[in-house]
Amino acid sequence: MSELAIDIGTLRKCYGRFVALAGVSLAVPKGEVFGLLGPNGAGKSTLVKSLLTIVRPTRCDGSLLGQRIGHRKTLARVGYLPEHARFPDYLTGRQIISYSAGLAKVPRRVAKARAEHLLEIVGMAEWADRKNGTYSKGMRQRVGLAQALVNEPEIVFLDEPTDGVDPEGRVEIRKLIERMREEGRTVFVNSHLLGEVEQVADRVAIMARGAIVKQGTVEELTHAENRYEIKTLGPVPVEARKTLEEEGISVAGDTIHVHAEGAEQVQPVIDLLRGTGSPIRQINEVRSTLEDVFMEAVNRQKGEAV
Ligand SMILES: Nc1ncnc2c1ncn2[C@@H]1O[C@H](COP(=O)(O)OP(=O)(O)OP(=O)(O)O)[C@@H](O)[C@H]1O
Repeated sequence: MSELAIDIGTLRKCYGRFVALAGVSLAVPKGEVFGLLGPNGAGKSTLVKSLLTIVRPTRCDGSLLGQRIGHRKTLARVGYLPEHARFPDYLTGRQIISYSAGLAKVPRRVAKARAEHLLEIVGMAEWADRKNGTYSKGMRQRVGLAQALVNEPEIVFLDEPTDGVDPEGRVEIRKLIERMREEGRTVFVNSHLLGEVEQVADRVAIMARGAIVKQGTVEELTHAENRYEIKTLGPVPVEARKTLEEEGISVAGDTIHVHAEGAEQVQPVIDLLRGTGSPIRQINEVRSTLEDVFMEAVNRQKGEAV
């Protein structure tokens, strides 16, 4: 297995008597984009805050970048965009980044050029000298992303990075995440936006009520259902339809649903359609979407909790 950026055996966090994380275990390989999904209140932010010791975990066996959780020097190798990050309204975008660079002990001689570069890549160069108070929510989020990268972190935690950002801005943030991966950084993204995570993450975990209920690569989770959908140009001819239905294959208008272990089992259906001169418009392997997997996992967890 590749080296792990995060390797947690057990992580438990209680706020008083309330159990926010009920013994989570998690493995995130270095250099990957990891998406943590879950409904509101699932415990996603608490998990990140516990790893960064912003809140004190009740119990935590594990490591971050090869060091125990809470190791101070390791935290200097980490970037973080908190959920609902707010910076002072009287500072400009450039000043926020310079201030963050100071906190992260970035040497002055490199801080200026780095701030310039970060403002450029998050698309804020044009507004760098306007005050934060005049920024839209999406602009604030971009500055937040830039400050999370100011120490050139090996791993960056982004808690709901596209919150309040318009569709165009979301695409840009996705590209930025891809760029971070190309630069060799590990990116940990908390989100409830399934489609977005599906597009960018190598690996995902689904969380519900303080527990991880599924984790794996997007490919593993959205497994093929052994179902194929064949669409013809116009309705399936009556003769072909009769033959297919006799074989137990269902037909609805121009769509044929075939249950098959592999693509080769679909060939006889294609041959049959060719024989009737019925042109095929589309053949799709039916896969579950991340949304299907998410809904099923979260609902099962709800059912078990009742
Ligand atoms: N400081 C706190 N004190 C008490 N309870 C808390 C505290 N912080 C969070 N919680 C509770 O812990 C649970 C998990 O919250 P958390 O913010 O981690 O969820 P989340 O998955 O990030 O949700 P969201 O998507 O809404 O941000 C919630 O029930 C929340 O009310």
